[in-house]
Amino acid sequence: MTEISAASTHSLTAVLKYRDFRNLWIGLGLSSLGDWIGLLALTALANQQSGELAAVLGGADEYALANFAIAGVLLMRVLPALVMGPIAGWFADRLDRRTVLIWGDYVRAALFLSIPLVGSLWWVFVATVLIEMVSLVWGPAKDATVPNLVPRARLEAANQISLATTYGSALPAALLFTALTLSSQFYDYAFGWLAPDPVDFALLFNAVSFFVSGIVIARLRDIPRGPAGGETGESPLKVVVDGWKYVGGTPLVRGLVVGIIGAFAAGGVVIALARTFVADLGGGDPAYGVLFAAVFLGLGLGMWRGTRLLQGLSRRRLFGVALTTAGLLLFPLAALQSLEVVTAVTVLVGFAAGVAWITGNTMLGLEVPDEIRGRTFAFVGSMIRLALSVVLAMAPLVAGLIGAHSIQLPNTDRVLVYNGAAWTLLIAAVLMTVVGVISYRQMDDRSGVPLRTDLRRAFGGSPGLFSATGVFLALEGGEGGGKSTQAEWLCRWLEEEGYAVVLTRQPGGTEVGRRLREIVLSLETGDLSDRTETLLYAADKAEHVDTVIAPALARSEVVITDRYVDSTLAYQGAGRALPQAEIEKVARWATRDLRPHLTIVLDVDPAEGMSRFEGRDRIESESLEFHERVRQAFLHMAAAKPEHYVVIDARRPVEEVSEEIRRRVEPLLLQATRSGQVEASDDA
Ligand SMILES: Nc1ncnc2c1ncn2[C@@H]1O[C@H](COP(=O)(O)OP(=O)(O)O)[C@@H](O)[C@H]1O
Ligand SMILES: Cc1cn([C@H]2C[C@H](O)[C@@H](COP(=O)(O)OP(=O)(O)O)O2)c(=O)[nH]c1=O
Repeated sequence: MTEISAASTHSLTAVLKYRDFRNLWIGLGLSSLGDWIGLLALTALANQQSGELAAVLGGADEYALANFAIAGVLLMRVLPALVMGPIAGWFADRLDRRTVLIWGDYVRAALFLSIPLVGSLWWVFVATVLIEMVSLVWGPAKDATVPNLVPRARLEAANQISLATTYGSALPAALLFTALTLSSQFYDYAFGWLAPDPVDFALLFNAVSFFVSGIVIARLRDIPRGPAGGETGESPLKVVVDGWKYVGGTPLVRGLVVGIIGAFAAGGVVIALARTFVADLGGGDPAYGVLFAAVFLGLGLGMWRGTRLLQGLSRRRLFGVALTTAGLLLFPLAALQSLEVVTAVTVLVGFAAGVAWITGNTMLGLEVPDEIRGRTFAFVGSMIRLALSVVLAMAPLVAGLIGAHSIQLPNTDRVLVYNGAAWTLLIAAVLMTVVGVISYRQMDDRSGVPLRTDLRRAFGGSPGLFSATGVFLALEGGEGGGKSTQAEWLCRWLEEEGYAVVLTRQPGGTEVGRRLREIVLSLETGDLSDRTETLLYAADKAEHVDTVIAPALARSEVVITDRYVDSTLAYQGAGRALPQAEIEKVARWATRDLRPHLTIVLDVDPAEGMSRFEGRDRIESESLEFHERVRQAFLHMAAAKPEHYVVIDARRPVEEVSEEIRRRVEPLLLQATRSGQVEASDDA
């Protein structure tokens, strides 16, 4: 689940070829979109109409009322799933599935439409519960219908795409909400007579999306008649209690579950507080939509790319680091008083939470035995829902109880406003960071290795090993740049200077290497799989380093190799377009990450280089574009680490090139012994 591979992307698009499933999916997309916009609009509306609560909560100030009203809506939203599962199940068992799917959408459309018409906070609460109840019946009916619309083999892809659509629609929904609230402000400004309330506008849009979804689904032919029945009855509370019995036994799984829930809680806290928080920072409904979008953008990016970014880190460490990062990021979120900065930090919080979720989920999948995996995931799902419910409803409640506070800065007239939302975020920051650190400690599988080392490797790649004795030089570049020529000139010069020199090359610097060279370069070999080619070159390198290069460096000699690891990065990586990171791993492993002190890149235009000799081996027969990619790769690598590279224009006369090489090599020779010289120390 870490990443959607090419194969499963294919199966995802393939499943959409089934017309009926596609229509159901469009319906699902529309109603999910409506659902998310509904969440935003209803909380925004609660914020607007919170004054009505004053009748029951006389003493509370405006700020507290706004938070309580939002907490109320969120509570009404999550409560039905927790306590009314059986009632929803009862309906699902009796109502015709087709009727549920179609009328479920129409009824929700009508309920959303009724909210602005009634115009009371109390009706917002009631309608929210009703809408949620309908959704509780609608969802399982949809799930039960999918198997009738796609073949069995496509079921998993269909379920995946449904899940992705349900959550993935949060981001477009938030952006739409922002656009709707902004544009209605614009209407207001441009044509005062029309002046719809921005939130009403969003609710209207939302009602329409449910209505259209109903129409789309009504056009489906293959929805079977009869009730969906089945899995609706089980209450999440029961799943949670039962689940803990077997999950609680394993410390790793326990840590994972707590952590995954923590990740969701971090995102949930931001969402629950967003409306009053943006108001504290001077923003309105559009800013609310943007902040909401920021959470989901971050989550999505984190799930999609996060684990790639930190490939070198152990999963367990990555999980702990991501959680702690999410927690730490909540501190600046609480403290900083700029809407723009807060939005940017929110994306990062979402990102960290997304990484934690995806790594946690992957580990659960790997570490939980087959027999109980299904139940474990159901348990985790229910736990997440439960925790989210608690966080969503509690966070604004706490914020309301803390109330509004401002700090007058001494000797200035600046006032810092830190209201309940900011303080609640601060509390969440402390809790999350603690959860993160504990989970990191508990699950660390590399104790003894400082995190710093791991992080450096993950971010910048390993710095590599440089021999403390001898001098290791590599000549690199495209074909016909003069590598062999220059290697010989350099070798002769060094020997004249009295150094012991080993002149060697890749591929083919050893007996095994010569045979491998024959395979990879002979035209008789014909097509080789790119991976095979890479491994053959890697095998040549491993043998070469172990039997030729490392021993010579240990004897403090100068080693000149005609091509080395950079060639595989350039030819197999950029030329063949295999993933660079993977090639690098293979080549670094093969060479024990031993790196040249200096790499001399003889840079030449591929066409010119090729014109210098006749006859083409397997690699040389590749296209000019291939060789151009190779050339750029060498230049790129050299630019990234100038201290270990020199790039020389290979069009210059042989003597000039050779002269420049000598100038660069000379200062490095201190590490090499000259004949007649006594080694500085033999332990070196
Ligand atoms: N600086 C140079 N200018 C012109 N021709 C060169 C130069 N260096 C080498 N050559 C010629 O180019 C051809 C390829 O050189 P070689 O050293 O085998 O390159 P490589 O090992 O990079 O493929 C040889 O015929 C060589 O004499
Ligand atoms: C070392 C190495 C070479 N190669 C390619 C580059 C060259 O085309 C070929 C060997 O090149 P080279 O030694 O330059 O052969 P020549 O004697 O013809 O100049 O192998 C790779 O693709 N990957 C590698 O890791």
